[in-house]
Amino acid sequence: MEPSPVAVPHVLVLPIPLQGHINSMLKLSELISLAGFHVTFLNTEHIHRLLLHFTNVTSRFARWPGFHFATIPDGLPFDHPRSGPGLVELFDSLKITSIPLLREMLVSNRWGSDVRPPVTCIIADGIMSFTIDVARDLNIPTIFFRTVSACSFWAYFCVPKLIEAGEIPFRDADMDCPITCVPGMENFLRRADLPGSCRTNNLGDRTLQFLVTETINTTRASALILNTFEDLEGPILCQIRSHCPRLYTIGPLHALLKTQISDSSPSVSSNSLWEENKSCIRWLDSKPLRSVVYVSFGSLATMTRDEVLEFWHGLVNSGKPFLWVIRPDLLARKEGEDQILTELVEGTRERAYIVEWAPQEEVLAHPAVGGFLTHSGWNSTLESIYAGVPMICWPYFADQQINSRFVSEVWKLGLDMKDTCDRLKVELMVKEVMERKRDEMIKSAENMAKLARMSVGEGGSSSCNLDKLIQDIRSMCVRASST
Ligand SMILES: O=c1ccn([C@@H]2O[C@H](COP(=O)(O)OP(=O)(O)O[C@H]3O[C@H](CO)[C@@H](O)[C@H](O)[C@H]3O)[C@@H](O)[C@H]2O)c(=O)[nH]1
Ligand SMILES: C[C@H]1CC[C@@H]2C(C(=O)O)=CO[C@@H](O)[C@@H]21
Repeated sequence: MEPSPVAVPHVLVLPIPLQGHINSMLKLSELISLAGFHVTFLNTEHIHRLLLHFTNVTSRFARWPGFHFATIPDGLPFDHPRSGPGLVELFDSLKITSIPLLREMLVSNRWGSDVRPPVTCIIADGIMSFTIDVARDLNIPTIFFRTVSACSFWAYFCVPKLIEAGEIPFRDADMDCPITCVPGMENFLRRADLPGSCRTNNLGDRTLQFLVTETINTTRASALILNTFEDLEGPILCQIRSHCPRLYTIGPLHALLKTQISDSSPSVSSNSLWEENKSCIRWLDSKPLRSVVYVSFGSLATMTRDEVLEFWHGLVNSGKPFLWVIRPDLLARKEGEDQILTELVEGTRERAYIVEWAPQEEVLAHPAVGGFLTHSGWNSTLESIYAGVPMICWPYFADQQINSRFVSEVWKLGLDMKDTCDRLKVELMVKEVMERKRDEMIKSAENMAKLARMSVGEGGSSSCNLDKLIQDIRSMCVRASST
């Protein structure tokens, strides 16, 4: 039988309700909308409220006639802290509240209408494998978008092998001990570099179990999307492809979007869940070329008062001007600590600029920025790579521990200060990146930035892979209409 005429695909996008994930999922959604597809982006009510408040998503996405936001509750009160230890409660609540609702909405064709076909494909966050079971009953293919690096994905994938070989749990406290059972990483991976959740004596640990199971479940998805590029993680991608052959690398996604949509400058394309304080750009304008250290630990990391102070003193003692993002919930607050921070800020007004949230892509692209003290979240890492800014890495959890190892040992794009937080070390590393090793760091950062630009340019690997992904989604639509 001839397949029915090609209908326009309808993609349901399911992000994990966290800043780093929403950001890249929205960028992917814009790219898919550009192909003329119907897209339903399912937000939790909490995230949607923040997006409406702090960004121009409504007007920005209005230019895509096929794009719609939909919402679903996450089951938590609005003021629940959804970062740090509060994350586990978020995941538990999503499971109880949102999954059954999603099933119900799909079964009742909630997002289809006279002018919108039923959902023909789901793009779900790669740690939402329950989607596959929900979708399979309805004959809808599911593509996973895992928003982390290929190297961290591959390390999670190899955890069963590491357990079998006795490399996890660690037998003693030596965190420098080499890890030998992750193919492709034999020469540089240490215990300290494995994803944070591997640091447990309990193999039944919920987080470890969850992340490993979700990673292995990726083999059940129709395809896998990663926000990376072939020149950055080629050898690791090769390993992953032997298990997940339909793998689309389309990163750096923020840059690919910019090349495809010419008016998508950072200032108009924010997906921030906090208010961006743009005054820091004026402050940067007053600083010399590559003189400023930009400091940000992403959207989820929390710090103790002592850690904040060590970073503060280290930065001040380095003698370099710095721009620091101190989110309102960065510090696990106790009485009197706000006051201490205010005093610190007052004491160094000349050289330090503090904001609660920055327009990060714009900051990294600013000529005054010479180094990035980062938690090594994957979006920040890619944004830094694309901007050609060397990094000082202080990983907090999850994929960040392995990202920072790749930054320092494999790509030579910065230094890794993981597991230490001491003012002398901070000062030393800042001076290394900004002075002593400045030229070699800038050289390798510029080389990698060039490769990143090529990958998203015409004929580049990420650009071509996006075209293939679009074709794949189209063909799923033909299959759906012919069954
Ligand atoms: O002041 C700021 C600080 C950050 N950002 C943006 O926020 C995003 C932060 O993402 P990321 O660097 O990935 O950090 P997290 O928010 O911590 O991201 C979570 O999600 C990532 C993707 O899955 C993981 O790699 C991280 O480990 C995980 O913590 C980036 O796009 C930044 O540009 C801003 O716009 N302004
Ligand atoms: C809540 C975090 C645990 C792991 C998730 C993740 C992933 O491996 O996909 C990366 O960073 C976080 O945002 C998620």
